[in-house]
Amino acid sequence: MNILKTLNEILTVGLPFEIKGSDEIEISGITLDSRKAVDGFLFAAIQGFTLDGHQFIEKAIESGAVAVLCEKWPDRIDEKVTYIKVEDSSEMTGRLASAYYDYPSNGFELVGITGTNGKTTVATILYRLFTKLGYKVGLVSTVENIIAGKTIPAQLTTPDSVALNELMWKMNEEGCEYVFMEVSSHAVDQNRIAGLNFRGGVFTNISHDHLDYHKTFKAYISAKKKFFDELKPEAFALTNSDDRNGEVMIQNTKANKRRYSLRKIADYKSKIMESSVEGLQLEMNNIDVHLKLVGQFNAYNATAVFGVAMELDQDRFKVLQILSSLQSAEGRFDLIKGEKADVFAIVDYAHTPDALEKVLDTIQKLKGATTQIITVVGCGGNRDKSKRPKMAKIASEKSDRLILTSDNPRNEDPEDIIDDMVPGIPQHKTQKMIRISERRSAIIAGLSMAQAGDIVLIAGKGHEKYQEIKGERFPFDDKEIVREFLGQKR
Ligand SMILES: CC(=O)N[C@H]1[C@@H](OP(=O)(O)OP(=O)(O)OC[C@H]2O[C@@H](n3ccc(=O)[nH]c3=O)[C@H](O)[C@@H]2O)O[C@H](CO)[C@@H](O)[C@@H]1O[C@H](C)C(=O)N[C@@H](C)C(=O)N[C@H](CCC(=O)O)C(=O)O
Ligand SMILES: Nc1ncnc2c1ncn2[C@@H]1O[C@H](COP(=O)(O)OP(=O)(O)OP(=O)(O)O)[C@@H](O)[C@H]1O
Ligand SMILES: N[C@H](CCC[C@H](N)C(=O)O)C(=O)O
Ligand SMILES: [Mg+2]
Repeated sequence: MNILKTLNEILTVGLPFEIKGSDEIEISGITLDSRKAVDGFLFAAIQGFTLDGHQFIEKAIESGAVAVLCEKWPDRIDEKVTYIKVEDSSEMTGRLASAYYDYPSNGFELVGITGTNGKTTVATILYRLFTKLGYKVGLVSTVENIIAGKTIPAQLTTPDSVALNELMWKMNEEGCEYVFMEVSSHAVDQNRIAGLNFRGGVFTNISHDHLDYHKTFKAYISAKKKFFDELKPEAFALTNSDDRNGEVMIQNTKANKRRYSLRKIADYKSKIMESSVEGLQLEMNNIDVHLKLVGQFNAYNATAVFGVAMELDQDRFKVLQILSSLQSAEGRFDLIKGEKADVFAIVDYAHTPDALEKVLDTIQKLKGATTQIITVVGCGGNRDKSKRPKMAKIASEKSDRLILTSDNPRNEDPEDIIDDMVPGIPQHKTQKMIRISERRSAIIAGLSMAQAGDIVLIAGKGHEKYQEIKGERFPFDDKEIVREFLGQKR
């Protein structure tokens, strides 16, 4: 694909700018990384988290960039290059990327899902539901990006604005009618979604995570709220009104406010009639529905999905009929039981205190009287350290045995990460805990400890097929290890 556009064709995005050089030059691509700049590209210099993109302007030009977007004029001006100066280059990059790719989000109904937990689950179920309703659908998620059935591996939950608009351009080319995407707080903060045209937004919940990045819980809330503040009046803003911050999220939105709940009067209201390891029996807006999804948190996720489908004018009976046949996303309460083995393993992506609590509460409610819960969990390296003791506390209080291990250590020493977790464990629970930093050994130890009927929760990595150690991703799959072990036992 080689789209050619002149600068003046795409500079019409309504943001003020100053220009040095001709706006009639043609560009053949946009990048915010000088290492990806090639002949004919526009290089957007962005002040990042660790580096300042402005220091790579020369490098980008050497690689062939013909235009530069910046927030300050560089010391050396190259006569052959056009420079565009703006106040916020990351926001302008989003807008220019949208214009360059022909405003792809205008071509379909785009719904964004934000919240600490549940984004992947809600977006994935919406993707599957709308596909079964007969539409061509796109998905942008942590696990994978999908264009009408074709999967493209995902690197981030929400890609950068250029990658995102390119992905959406392809979705348009494939004729997608609906696109469901996760909107991470990082994405809002870094303007990765600037310029996108959302038909609606969903808020699932907010709890402790990413404080390494946002610093305070208030700043984390503000990042999520900004997504709703910027929705257009014709859009819908669907919030979880049982969440303490559910109303705050939609307080200043111009969009149509909608609410879902399990406890309060709401536009979309569910009541749990029965809950088991097989699924949920719900009354959703007074209609009975059986779901294959497990646990109260999935009653919330399913109600959000129902709400979105109704806002998008789908037939409620068809929606509920299909919803009742759908499984959760990969690595979300993924139950594995060997054919003859009598031990249950649950692989789950719980990597926040709230998710771990919800998953363990669900397991506690579903377990038999003599069932022991054995939890294997670690915390990611180079990520929010303050969640480490909290996760250890919850795991120790809600499990019978606890194995502390590694998640993705990244550039940290796995033993140091476990050291940060341990202080969260109350004194009287410490004898139930052991430390095995090598994750494979920890999983096998957990499964070996289990007696007939016990449940082993393996938390934190869910669908991930790698373990990231010192900048390298080594193949690693929690589910595969469990399957191998349960197979051996048979
Ligand atoms: C903390 C964070 O979000 N970092 C993102 C951010 O990087 P950064 O600000 O550190 O970039 P930087 O290294 O300071 O560089 C500044 C600028 O100079 C450019 N540069 C840099 C070097 C060079 O040689 N040439 C060059 O042009 C960079 O491309 C960048 O534009 O901007 C980069 C470009 O868009 C992202 O790739 C990068 O994501 C990193 C890889 C990451 O791990 N992000 C995670 C934390 C993340 O975004 N997670 C969220 C939420 C997950 C969830 O809860 O679901 C997600 O959406 O995935
Ligand atoms: N509605 C919910 N409320 C609380 N916990 C949830 C909810 N839905 C899922 N979870 C838990 O959180 C974990 C992550 O769920 P999911 O992947 O859907 O969230 P996410 O918001 O996409 O996470 P991430 O930001 O890391 O991509 C699940 O494995 C489950 O343990
Ligand atoms: N999107 C989340 C994923 C965390 C997954 C967990 N396995 C870890 O590595 O900490 C993040 O980047 O913080
Ligand atoms: Mg996700």
